[in-house]
Amino acid sequence: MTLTVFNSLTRRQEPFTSLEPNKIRMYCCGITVYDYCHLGHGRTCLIWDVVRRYLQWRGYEVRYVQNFTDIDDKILKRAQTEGVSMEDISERFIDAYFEDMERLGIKKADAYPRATHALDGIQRLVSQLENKGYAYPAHGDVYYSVRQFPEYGKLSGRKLEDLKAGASGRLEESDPDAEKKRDPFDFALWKAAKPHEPSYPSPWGNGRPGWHIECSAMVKQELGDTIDIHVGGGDLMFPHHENEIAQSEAATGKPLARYWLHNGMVKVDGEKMSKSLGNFITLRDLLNSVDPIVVRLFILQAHYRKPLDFTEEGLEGARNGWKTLREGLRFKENYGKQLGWEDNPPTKSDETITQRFAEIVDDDFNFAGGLAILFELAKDLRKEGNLLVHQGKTEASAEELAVKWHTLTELADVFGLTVEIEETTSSQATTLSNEEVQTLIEKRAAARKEKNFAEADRIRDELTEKGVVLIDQPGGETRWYWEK
Ligand SMILES: Nc1ncnc2c1ncn2[C@@H]1O[C@H](COP(=O)(O)OP(=O)(O)OP(=O)(O)O)[C@@H](O)[C@H]1O
Ligand SMILES: [Zn+2]
Repeated sequence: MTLTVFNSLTRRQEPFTSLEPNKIRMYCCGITVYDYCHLGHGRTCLIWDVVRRYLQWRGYEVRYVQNFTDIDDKILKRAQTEGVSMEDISERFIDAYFEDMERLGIKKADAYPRATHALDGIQRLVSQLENKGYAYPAHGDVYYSVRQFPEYGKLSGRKLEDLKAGASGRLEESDPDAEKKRDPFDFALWKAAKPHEPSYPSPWGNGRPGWHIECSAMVKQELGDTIDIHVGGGDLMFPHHENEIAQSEAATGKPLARYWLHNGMVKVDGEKMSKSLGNFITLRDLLNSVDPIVVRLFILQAHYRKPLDFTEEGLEGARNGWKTLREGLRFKENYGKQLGWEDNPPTKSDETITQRFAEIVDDDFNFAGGLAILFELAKDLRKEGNLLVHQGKTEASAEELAVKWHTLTELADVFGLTVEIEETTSSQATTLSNEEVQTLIEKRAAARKEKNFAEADRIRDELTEKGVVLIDQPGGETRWYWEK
C-alpha cells in the first residue's frame, strides 16, 4: 500500500515518503485570533486533524504544530474598538478556539506557537535575510526583496512579470508602503512601531513582525529547517505560503517542506465564507443547533481539496448518514448481551475490509471513499440487528458480527466518528438505543390505554423522527424495526 498525496508544489499526485522513517513533521497555518471561528476555519482544522489521525493509524509518529497569529491589524483594531489590550482579545479568542474545536472533536496539536512568543526567532531570521541580501531596511520597516529569490512563484505558479501586468499599477496606489519598497511585490518582514500600538525592541527600532515571517520562524523553531508536510487553506497559497518559502529557503538554503497540501474553501452561494463578506456562521452557533458529529460528517463527505457548499440539504444528508453509522456503532450496546459478547468481547477487525479502506483513503485522503465502507458495514449491522430483534437470531455467527462491529468501530475512530463525541457534546441525540425504543413503545402503549392519544401520537412522531418504524399488531402488541 502506498499513500499518494496531491502536492501543490509539483501540481501532481505523488507517492508520500517521510524524511525520517515512520516520522512526520507537519505544520498547519492557524487562526488569526480576533473573532470566533466560523465553519470555514472549522473545516480547515478538522481536515488536517483527520489527516493527522489517518497518518498515525497508518503507523507514523506525527508531530503536528499549528500556530496562532496573535498580533495583527485586525486584532489591534478590535482591541481599540473595545478599549482593551491586544492580549485581552487574543486570549479571549484562543480560549474560544479551544472550546469550539473540542466540541467538534478535534485533537490538540502538539504545539501552538504564537507570534508574540516567537519574537527572538523572527528577528534572527530577519537579520539572516538582511545579511544574505534578501532583505533591506526602510524607515524602520524591513522588506523582503522578491527579486533576489529567483524561485519566487514556484508554489502558486505565478510569475512576477504576470502579476505586475495584472496589477497595472493599481497595487502601488493602494499600498501605503509603496514608497518604501524597491519593488511593489516586496513584503514587510518587520514593521516600524505606530503610535498607540504594541511594539517590541529590535535591531531596526521598535516595531512588530509582519505576518508571513512568523510561520517561517515557528516552523524552524518547532520542527526544523525542512518538514514533511505543510498544510493550510487554499486561500493561503498566494501570497502567504509563497512568502514563507521565499523567507525560509533563502535563509537556510534548504526546502521548507517536501509536500504542500491545501484544502478547499467552505462556500456560501459560491463565495468563500469569510468574516469580511459577512456570510459566515460561527462554529459555536452552528454547534448549538446541529450535532457536532453531523458537522464532522458533513465536512468529511466532501473531498478535502474541493470547495464545500454550506447548505441545509448537505447538512440533512450528513444527519441521515450519522443515523445509519450510529446504529452500527451502537450494535454492541444493543445486541452484545444477546450475542454473548460479555465473555468474548470483540477484539479483531476484518483484514480485507481494513486493507480496502486503507487503499481507498491512501488515494490523496479520499475520506468520502473511506466513509462509503463505513456505511456498508453499518447498513449490514442494521440488517442483522433487525433480524435479532424479530427472530432472535441471524444467519451470521456472533463472531462474524463481532468482527464486523469491531472493524466499523476501529475505522470510524480514524475519522473521529465515535458515539462518545456526540453524547458528550450534544443536547440532542439523533437516534435511540434499542432499550430506549422499547421504553418509548411501552409509554406509548400506556398512553393509549389511558386514551391519551395526543401523547401516544407525540411518541410515535418522535420514534419516526429517529428512524424507528412501528407496526401495530392486532391484539395491541407493537413491533418495530430500524428504518432502512
Ligand atoms: N471559508 C473558508 N473555508 C475553509 N478554510 C478557511 C475559510 N476561511 C478561512 N479558512 C482557513 O482558516 C485558517 C485561518 O485563517 P485566518 O485566521 O487567516 O482567517 P481568514 O482567512 O482571515 O478568515 P476570514 O476571511 O473569515 O476573516 C486558514 O488556513 C484559512 O485558509
Ligand atoms: Zn502560515
